[in-house]
Amino acid sequence: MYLHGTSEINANGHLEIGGCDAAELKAQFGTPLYIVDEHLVRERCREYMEAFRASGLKFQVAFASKAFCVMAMCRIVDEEGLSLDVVSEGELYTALQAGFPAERIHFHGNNKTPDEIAMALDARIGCFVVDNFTELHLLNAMAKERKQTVSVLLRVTPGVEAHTHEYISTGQIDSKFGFDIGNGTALEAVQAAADAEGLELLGIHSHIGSQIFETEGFQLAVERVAQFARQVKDEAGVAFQVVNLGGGFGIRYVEGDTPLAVSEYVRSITDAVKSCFAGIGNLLPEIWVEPGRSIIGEAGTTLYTIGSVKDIPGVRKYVAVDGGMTDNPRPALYESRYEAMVANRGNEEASEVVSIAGKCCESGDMLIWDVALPKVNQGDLLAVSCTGAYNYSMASNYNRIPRPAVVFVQDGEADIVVRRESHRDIVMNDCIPARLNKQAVLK
Ligand SMILES: Cc1ncc(COP(=O)(O)O)c(C=O)c1O
Ligand SMILES: N[C@@H](CCCC[NH3+])C(=O)O
Repeated sequence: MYLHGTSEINANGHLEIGGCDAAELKAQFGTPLYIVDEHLVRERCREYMEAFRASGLKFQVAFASKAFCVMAMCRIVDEEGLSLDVVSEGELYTALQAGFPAERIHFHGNNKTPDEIAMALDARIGCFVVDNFTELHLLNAMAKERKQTVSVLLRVTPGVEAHTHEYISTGQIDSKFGFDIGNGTALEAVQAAADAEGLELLGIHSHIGSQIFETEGFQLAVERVAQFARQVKDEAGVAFQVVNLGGGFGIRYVEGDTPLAVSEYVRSITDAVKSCFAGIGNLLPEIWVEPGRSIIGEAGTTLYTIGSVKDIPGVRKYVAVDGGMTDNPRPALYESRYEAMVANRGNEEASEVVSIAGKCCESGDMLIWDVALPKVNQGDLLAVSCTGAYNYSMASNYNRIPRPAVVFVQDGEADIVVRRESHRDIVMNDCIPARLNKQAVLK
């Protein structure tokens, strides 16, 4: 397993992250356990901020909280000076509860409900990223009723197909998100937003997909957006102050993944902006981005305890852990690949190829197909790397399995940031209607 950030094998042959021994973390917090390397998270935040500062452009880097939305993360993001992208009332609530400054919150989503909009208007968040005409009219009406003027970006689909899994690719024309540039809908939306009394149109937003390694897609998106900005200037007399290019910067999950350094992604975008926007009213827009995975993904490791082992001679050896698709649905959803190691025997050579199964009642509940490990026994610890993004945030209670705890580790200290869910937490919202309390009498 590739060791990201502060991860290393210590003198006991154990995986250690942020100076904390995996076996001790298990003893203290139990498994499955999400472990977050706080130092690495902060380092990634700083890489983004420094790369943008170096460009000389005005900018905002908003952490896409969908990747990992808990209050402690909102605090770190705030401390590092980033903004925050939320896509629901729940994410907005989490951010506000954490004391995140409302003016640096950007609200996304293709179906914001009136309640969600009201909550965000009450909080006076920084900006709405308007996704469609229904929202545009609803937001304008609600803002006018409250005598508020709301800053908005319009989300457009630039018609760029990112090279990634089709479920996480969003910039193509056939998408549920955004106004299409190609068929004229985006221009119509600009005119509608410019005419709307309750709205102040800051600019546009484009997001082409996720887990992208090449810079070409981003550069192409900048070109399309700049062409559109020119058209808008000429035909509607509107100049964009802000261009938000979304997130999507890839990370290294497994060998063969070839992400670029954060500074390279940023440079390719800022260079493209400088050259494509030159000449459009002499106005370089402010550039915003929304990285999620690339800030938190590599910083997360999930620690499991190995339980049953089923060897089918000549076919496959299944090694089951005490979690699975409930804490990491990505392999089942996107065929995502992960690396793993036996965390309590880090110096031992791999001696066999096994497949890691979860404990759900579902054949598709597999975490890793074919991984080389030393021979494992019941009670050994398995660490799966790169689980910081879209794991905790996409976890479920399938089979009524409680969600694991989350700890932040740094300089030998481990702090709980999400308590382990209990069975009681899960049944707490169940209700038994009074009629079911009576003995059923079968006639
Ligand atoms: C609009 C938008 N912004 C930002 C992100 C974050 O993407 P990533 O986690 O790949 O950086 C996403 C998710 O793909 C998104 O849909
Ligand atoms: N949830 C996806 C990516 C996020 C898509 C958001 N637009 C993943 O786990 O890879």
